Amino acid sequence: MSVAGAADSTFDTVLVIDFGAQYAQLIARRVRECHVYSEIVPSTMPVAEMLAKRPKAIILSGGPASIYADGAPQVPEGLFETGIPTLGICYGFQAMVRGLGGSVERTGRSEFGRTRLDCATDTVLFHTLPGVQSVWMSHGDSVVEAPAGFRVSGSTASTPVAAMEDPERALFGVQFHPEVMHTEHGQALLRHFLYDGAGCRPNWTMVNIVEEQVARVRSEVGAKRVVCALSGGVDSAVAGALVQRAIGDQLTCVFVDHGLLRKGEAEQVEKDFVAATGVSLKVVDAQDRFLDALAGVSDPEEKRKIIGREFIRVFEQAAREVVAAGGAADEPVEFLVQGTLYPDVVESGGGTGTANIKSHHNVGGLPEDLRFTLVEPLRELFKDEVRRVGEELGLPAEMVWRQPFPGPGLGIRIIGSVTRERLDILREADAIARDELSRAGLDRHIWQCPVVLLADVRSVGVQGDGRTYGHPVVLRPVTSEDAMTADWAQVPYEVLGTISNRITNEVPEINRVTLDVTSKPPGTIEWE
Ligand SMILES: Nc1ncnc2c1ncn2[C@@H]1O[C@H](COP(=O)(O)OP(=O)(O)OP(=O)(O)O)[C@@H](O)[C@H]1O
Ligand SMILES: O=c1[nH]c(=O)c2[nH+]cn([C@@H]3O[C@H](COP(=O)(O)O)[C@@H](O)[C@H]3O)c2[nH]1
Ligand SMILES: NC(=O)CC[C@H](N)C(=O)O
Ligand SMILES: [Mg+2]
Repeated sequence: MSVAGAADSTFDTVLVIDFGAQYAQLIARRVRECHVYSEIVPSTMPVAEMLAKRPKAIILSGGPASIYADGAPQVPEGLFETGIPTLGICYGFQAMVRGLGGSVERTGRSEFGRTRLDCATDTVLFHTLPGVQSVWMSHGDSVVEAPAGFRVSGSTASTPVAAMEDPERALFGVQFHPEVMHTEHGQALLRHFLYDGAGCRPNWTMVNIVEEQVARVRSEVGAKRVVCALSGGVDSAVAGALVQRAIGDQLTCVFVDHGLLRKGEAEQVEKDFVAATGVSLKVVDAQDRFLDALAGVSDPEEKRKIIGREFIRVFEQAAREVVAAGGAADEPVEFLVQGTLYPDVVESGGGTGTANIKSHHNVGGLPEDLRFTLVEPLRELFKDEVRRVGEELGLPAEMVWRQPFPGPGLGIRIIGSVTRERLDILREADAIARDELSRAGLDRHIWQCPVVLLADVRSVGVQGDGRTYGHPVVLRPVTSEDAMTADWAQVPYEVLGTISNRITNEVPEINRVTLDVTSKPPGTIEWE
């Protein structure tokens, strides 16, 4: 999100200074949940540039380095002299301590995961909260001495200085991670810092995101034509609706039927999205193209790269047709809208120093010769935030609350190479699982339930007194808040029983149904 204009507007800005954290985006998102605008900046940004953004408060993130190591990132020169209220988290806490004359050491007493914190409740950060609480830790270094002027306000069995504050200077620090869901009172602590410690006003909402992005798209695109990659999923529906609000009929949406879709999907997009928005939609049948390109390929990353590339080739062709339809003298379409979200970016290795887990087709799977300028108004948001933006834009609830379905579709749910026959088998099994989960009223409880076909595995069965040698499928129902982490969903046994029965009865090639009971981490949601 751009912060252009934020300095003059009526909402406050909080800068999250990123030291290479796993959770920098999560911190920014938690701040937004407190209705305060937040933006991430690298720790190498000079203080003058930060000041130009007129931050009302600053949060120093965690990070993988040891603060006393050679070359470890430090707090930008002069930051503490600005008088801006600041909260240090984990590495950021250690950096604050070191920058102000306290000391940090490797004490040999690491803490990872759930930890008991004893805290003083007559403090800014912990007032109204219990004096003993459960917090999430992840550190090897510890503060052994707080800088002069600070009151130590929290400790654990292994870390005597686990929280500190100096309300006079509006400086605060915690060793644990208030931004993660597992820290019991993390969100309350952030609120206390923002409202009480830093005087931020809780007046920033999804309306601001919509207004800001609409203005940004307008100024970026001008009077030019734009195509939007529309899947019928939540993210592209919201991105498309947002861009439509900005530029109206300069927009054409393109839906690609790549042959990797679920049952009924193509029809649904044509019907629902056009009805809700009145947008102009182009449907491209590209089944042969994708299936030919995928023939014989079983490596997941290779599949993803092929799918990412073919998507773009289809959008290029569609864009040429849009131009041709508008008159031969028209210039080529420069902009492509995608419903990319932050988790797509971070898993593709696009965060600051983060690992590539899998190349999402719309980020890491894009071809190198991409000529479109991407317009991705949701790129820094998480799914549940996008849903709220969708509601704000007036999209129907069924659309906003749909379960996610990955762009590479059933192609990454066939373990082995992708063929038409295998797709047909999986499509049937998937439709049954979806049908029964909906019937059981579990759609909102479950984040999504991939059905995975183990196409290169066969097992022996007995059906109708005869031997079968069929394929297993795996049910992977998960619960999640934002797809960054997930847990296996505890679907009632009766529902699982019905799904298993129906799949083995109705899909002749499948003679075994199994259940995946792995959280993320260590598993990811999709198998490839
Ligand atoms: N079949 C498709 N046709 C056109 N664009 C697609 C298609 N599938 C995916 N995309 C593009 O890729 C982006 C990423 O896909 P992704 O599945 O993450 O998002 P989504 O489908 O919009 O939402 P959801 O996560 O709810 O499924 C989409 O937002 C869309 O821009
Ligand atoms: O559009 C997409 N393109 C992709 O390449 C892709 N890979 C995974 N997903 C979806 O992202 C979420 C997290 O999935 P994983 O735990 O498998 O990484 C889950 O919701 C997945 O369905 C994708 N969506
Ligand atoms: N999560 C963090 O920020 C860790 C900080 C530092 N690398 C430590 O181990 O203590
Ligand atoms: Mg999708």
